[in-house]
Amino acid sequence: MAGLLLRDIKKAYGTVKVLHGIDLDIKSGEFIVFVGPSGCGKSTLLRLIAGLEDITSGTLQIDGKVVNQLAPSKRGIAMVFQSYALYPHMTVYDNMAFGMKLGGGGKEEIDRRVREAADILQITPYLDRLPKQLSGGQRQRVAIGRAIVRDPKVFLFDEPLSNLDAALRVQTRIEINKLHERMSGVTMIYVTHDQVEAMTLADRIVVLNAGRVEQVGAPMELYHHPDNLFVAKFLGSPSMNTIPCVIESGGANAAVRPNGCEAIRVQAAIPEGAKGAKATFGVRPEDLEITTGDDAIFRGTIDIVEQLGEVTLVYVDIGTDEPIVAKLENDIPFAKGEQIALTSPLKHLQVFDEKGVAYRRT
Ligand SMILES: Nc1ncnc2c1ncn2[C@@H]1O[C@H](COP(=O)(O)OP(=O)(O)OP(=O)(O)O)[C@@H](O)[C@H]1O
Repeated sequence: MAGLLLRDIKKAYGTVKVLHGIDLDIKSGEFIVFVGPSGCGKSTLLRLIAGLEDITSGTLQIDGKVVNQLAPSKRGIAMVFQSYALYPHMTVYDNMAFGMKLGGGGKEEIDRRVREAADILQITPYLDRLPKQLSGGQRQRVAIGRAIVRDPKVFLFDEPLSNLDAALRVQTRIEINKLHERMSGVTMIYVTHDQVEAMTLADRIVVLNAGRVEQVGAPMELYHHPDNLFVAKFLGSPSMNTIPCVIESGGANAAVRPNGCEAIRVQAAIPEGAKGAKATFGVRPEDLEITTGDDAIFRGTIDIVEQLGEVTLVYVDIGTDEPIVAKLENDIPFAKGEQIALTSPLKHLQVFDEKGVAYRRT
């Protein structure tokens, strides 16, 4: 069992600054997921925790001890990579036993642990095979098994599912979820750029952007209450519709006027003094619905209709640069070129100030 404490962690490669001061408190047994766009520093942060890279400045504590200078093998950490990193000439059994053998574990103890991990991951039938005789999904399970055998306090995963096909990704994701339940008390830190993995696995998500933390929180909290425009746009697919707007009024009767639209009442804590200020109005595609009444917030022409099976995406040209996307039920009585009006319950409407900071909803 181990918690982690990161204080003002910075990382530079020569003159290139990659992490600009990361503060995080990770509780023992938590499942933390780092997400963010390509190049934001997710893998670098994971590698600093593992000890595979030196920390330029700041403090990293594991289990209450500063480990900045501690060798990776002494940190009680096991890491699972996207590339599996199995030894090709060793059997599955030997791949899993290797780390413990190096550490001088007894033969019986090693055998017990390898078989236990193989059982958890359902790879017992493959113990005598070589990695090349396994599918990608089975290889990744061996890589996870090898980490389990080491009995780590902290598990690090660097995009472990990205080499797998869609179906296997879902299956292995569910297995990792179960693994976390079974290994209660083991802290897991997981890097991905897949939102579904982040939303489904994480106790808390850390959203990174250009070497900084944008927000940390439970998946649904980040989804429904993003602190800023970056987090709002990053989580959700299709992305939140965002339109430049002007603040019509603040206080109890807060309202905004998105470009090209009529004024819309919002439940946001906009101060009275913000009247006239530029802002951004946001609403998620799934929070929009068709209306025939006078409560429309958007009116426009249907540009594209995409039927995805369980839902239909409708792209509506309302005269702004980007069309508005609505995620609607199937069998909508509209086709390309037709006029449509969309509304949304007040509670789903979001407003962000000029700097992209969210106004808290009232
Ligand atoms: N050894 C290195 N030397 C110089 N720059 C590096 C090195 N390793 C990483 N970087 C830079 O640091 C930044 C962060 O890289 P990192 O791999 O942590 O990003 P990431 O968020 O994991 O991206 P991705 O999702 O594409 O894997 C990138 O701009 C990258 O080019």
